[in-house]
Amino acid sequence: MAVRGAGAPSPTAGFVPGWCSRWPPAKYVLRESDCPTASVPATSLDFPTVDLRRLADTGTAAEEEASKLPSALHSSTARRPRRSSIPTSWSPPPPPPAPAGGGGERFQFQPEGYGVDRVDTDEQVLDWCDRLCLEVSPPESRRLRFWPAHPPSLRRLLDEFTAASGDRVAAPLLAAMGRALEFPEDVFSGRLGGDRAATYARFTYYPPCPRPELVNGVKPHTDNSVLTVLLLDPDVGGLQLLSKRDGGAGGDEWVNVGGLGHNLLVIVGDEMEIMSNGVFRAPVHRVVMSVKERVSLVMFYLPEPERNLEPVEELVDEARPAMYRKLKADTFADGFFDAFAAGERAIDFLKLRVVHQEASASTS
Ligand SMILES: O=C(O)CCC(=O)C(=O)O
Ligand SMILES: [Fe+2]
Repeated sequence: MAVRGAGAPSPTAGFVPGWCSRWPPAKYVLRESDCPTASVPATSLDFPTVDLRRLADTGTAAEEEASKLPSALHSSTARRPRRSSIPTSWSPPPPPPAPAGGGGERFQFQPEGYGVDRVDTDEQVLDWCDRLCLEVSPPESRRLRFWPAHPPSLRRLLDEFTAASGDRVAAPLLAAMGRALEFPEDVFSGRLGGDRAATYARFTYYPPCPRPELVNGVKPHTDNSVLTVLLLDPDVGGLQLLSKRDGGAGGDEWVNVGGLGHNLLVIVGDEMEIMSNGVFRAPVHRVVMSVKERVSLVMFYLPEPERNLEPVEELVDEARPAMYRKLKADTFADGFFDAFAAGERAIDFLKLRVVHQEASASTS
């Protein structure tokens, strides 16, 4: 049944010393080919660190910081179509299959509160984590029944962190990304719905795992966000990005994200990939487990749910046609959960990519 956490054991609940030290519960055990160790051994990636105070400055200091942005956002290659092309026809994707065990009716997935993965099928392999997800902005959208009463300082601290991360990290970065493309700085932020734009906070607890090589902390995915701001455990690594080896010539490889200390990591989400018409790409990432426990706090910045999500017109012209189709942000969010449960990228699951044929080929 597609209700958050229904029928799904949680790794914390299942972690019984003695019993679990022999084997993780079968619901979490990956097929051999999907085990993190079955992929190329992960190397580490050096991240450029952007100083947000300098970025918010004027003049050369800000320009120097802004020049680090594309690589800092894992999108060093702006892959724009080079020749004039025309879109092929598109039929809307079929509705996703009804969840297993349901009577055919669709469930509205509620991402907030404590829980684990949404479970759609008996075969679905679960991620080795427990989460607490809360919509923190806009304030009138907060569903306080999901906010834990303990510790009592949580609400104040989350308020402070929400304000700081939004005003001092996400907003200046969005502005700098607009400027980096030589557009007005509100080219992206101006389309998110102003005060109605949504922010979700997700706390994830990864319990220690007796056989970390057999499970995913979080399966490979891209984020349902414009930008994601991550506060990671400074002592326990595990986050990996899928990166192009040798500038794309050598295929993909998993690289470790490490050495951030108390710096925040910012990554681009699917919605920025769509809005920027593929100039900024959402990186595929995952969390691999270790025998140590780990925590993270991740802030997802999204448009107002009623907004249309589409490439901004400044980045679309005949030489660079729209690479993604328009849809409402909340339709994308619903599709995202369907895609996540199926282990697919929402952009592909929802068939949002426009396949362009070269104009020269079609006119010859
Ligand atoms: O915990 C982490 O390091 C990353 C979690 C993540 O990718 C997510 O919540 O989308
Ligand atoms: Fe993520």
